[in-house]
Amino acid sequence: MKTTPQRDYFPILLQLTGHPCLVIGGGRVAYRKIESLLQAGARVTVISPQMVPELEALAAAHAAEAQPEGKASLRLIRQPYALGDLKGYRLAFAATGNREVNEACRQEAEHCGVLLNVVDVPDLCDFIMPAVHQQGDLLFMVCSQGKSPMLTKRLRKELQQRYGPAYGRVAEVMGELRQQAFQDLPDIHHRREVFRHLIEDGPLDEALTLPPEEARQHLWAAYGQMIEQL
Ligand SMILES: C[C@@]1(CC(=O)O)c2cc3[nH]c(cc4nc(cc5[nH]c(cc(n2)[C@H]1CCC(=O)O)[C@@](C)(CC(=O)O)[C@@H]5CCC(=O)O)C(CC(=O)O)=C4CCC(=O)O)c(CCC(=O)O)c3CC(=O)O
Ligand SMILES: NC(=O)C1=CN([C@@H]2O[C@H](COP(=O)(O)OP(=O)(O)OC[C@H]3O[C@@H](n4cnc5c(N)ncnc54)[C@H](O)[C@@H]3O)[C@@H](O)[C@H]2O)C=CC1
Repeated sequence: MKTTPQRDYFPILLQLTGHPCLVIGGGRVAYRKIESLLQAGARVTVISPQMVPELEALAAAHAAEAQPEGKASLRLIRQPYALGDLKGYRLAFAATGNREVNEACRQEAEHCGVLLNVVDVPDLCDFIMPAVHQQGDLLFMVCSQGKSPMLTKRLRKELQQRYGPAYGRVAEVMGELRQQAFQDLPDIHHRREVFRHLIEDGPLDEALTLPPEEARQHLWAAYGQMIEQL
C-alpha cells in the first residue's frame, strides 16, 4: 500500500501579481493551474508541444486585450520542456504526467531555487495545492497534507454550500468599516472592542440575513452607535 509520508506544510498566501510563473504541460490539469495563476495576476508562460483547446481560447482572449505592464498575461511556447526553461521564474508547475520530465524539473528547480509543484507527485513538490472556495475577498482553503484529495474536495464543496455570497459581502463591508475605524479610533483596544461587538454580539448575524444594501446599512449603523458609546 502506498502511503504519503507525514508532513507539516507551512500555509501561506502568495502575492504573484506581475510575477513570472511557468507551467510545463498544456493539458486539462495544466489549464486549471493556469486559470488560478491568471486570477492571481501572474504573468504565465506555458511550455508544451500540445495545448488543449480551452487553453488556446484563453490565450487568444488574452492576446486580444491590451496587457498593461505588471498585469496578468499568458504566453504559449509550443515546445517540449528543456533544461534551462525554469530559470527566471518564481513559481513553476510540472503537469505533463511524464516521469522523466517531472524528475528533470525537480533537479532544475533545486539548481535555480524556483518553487515547484509536480502535480500528483508530492515527493517532488516544494508546495502542494489546497482546494479553494472563494467568496469575494474571503478565501477558504482545505488541505489534507496529501492524505486524501477527495476528502479535501468534498469539504471544499461543503464550504461552498455553507458560505455563500452574503459572506463575501459582509467581508467587504467589514473592510470598509475597518478603514473607517483606523481614522475614527486611533486606539487599537477601541477598534478591537468595536469589531468584537459587531462580529460576536449580533450585528453580523443580522446582516447575513439581509439583502445586500440593507446589510451594509445595518453594519454601518451598528458601527456608528458603537463609536458614539466609546
Ligand atoms: C499532494 C497533492 C499535490 C498536488 O497536486 O498539489 C495531491 C496529490 C495527488 N492527487 C491525486 C489524485 C487526485 N487529486 C484530486 C483532486 C485534487 N487534488 C488536489 C491537491 C493535491 N493532490 C495535493 C494534496 C491536497 C490535499 O492535501 O488534500 C486539489 C485539492 C487541488 C488541485 O489539484 O489543484 C484537487 C481538488 C480540487 C477541488 O476540487 O477543489 C482528485 C479528485 C478529482 O480529480 O476529482 C484525485 C483522484 C482521486 C484520488 O486519487 O484520490 C493523486 C493520485 C494520482 C494517481 O493515482 O496517479 C495524488 C498523488 C498522491 O496522493 O500520492
Ligand atoms: N489532480 C487531478 O485531478 C488529476 C491529475 N492528473 C495528473 O496530471 C497529469 C496531467 O494530466 P492531464 O492534463 O489530464 O494530461 P494530458 O495528457 O492531457 O496533458 C499532458 C500535457 O503535457 C504535455 N507534455 C507532454 N510531454 C511534455 C514535455 N516533454 N514537455 C512539456 N509538455 C509536455 C502534453 O503536450 C499535454 O499538453 C496526469 O498525467 C496525471 O499525473 C490527471 C488527472 C486528474
